[in-house]
Amino acid sequence: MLRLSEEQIRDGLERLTDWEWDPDAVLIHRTVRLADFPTAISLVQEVAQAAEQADHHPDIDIRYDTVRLTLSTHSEGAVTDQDMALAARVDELVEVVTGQG
Ligand SMILES: C[C@H](O)[C@H](O)[C@H]1CNC2=NC(N)=NC(=O)C2=N1
Repeated sequence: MLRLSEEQIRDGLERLTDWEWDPDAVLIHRTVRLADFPTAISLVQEVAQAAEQADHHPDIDIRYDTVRLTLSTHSEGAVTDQDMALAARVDELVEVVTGQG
């Protein structure tokens, strides 16, 4: 697992969709608005499966049709390549669930 430098995080975010970095909280986050609550839950189910496969788990906040995903590597107290990899997978899943892309 690689702890990322500020520059590596900035570079990584450019390759992602709508992810933001909170350096003080040591995390990256993305908020996605879906069509409705069932679609939001579908996204969460897909992300949960991907997280289990990766053994890396986002914090997830569901509010009706809006899902906020937060990634940080707790064991490192840092943003790592694992956070970036799961964020990229989340972006793919958002496209699948929303039918965009
Ligand atoms: C043992 C297991 O690999 C660890 O507890 C994993 C599980 N999922 C995790 N997820 C996240 N986001 N950060 C971690 O440090 C982490 N640790």
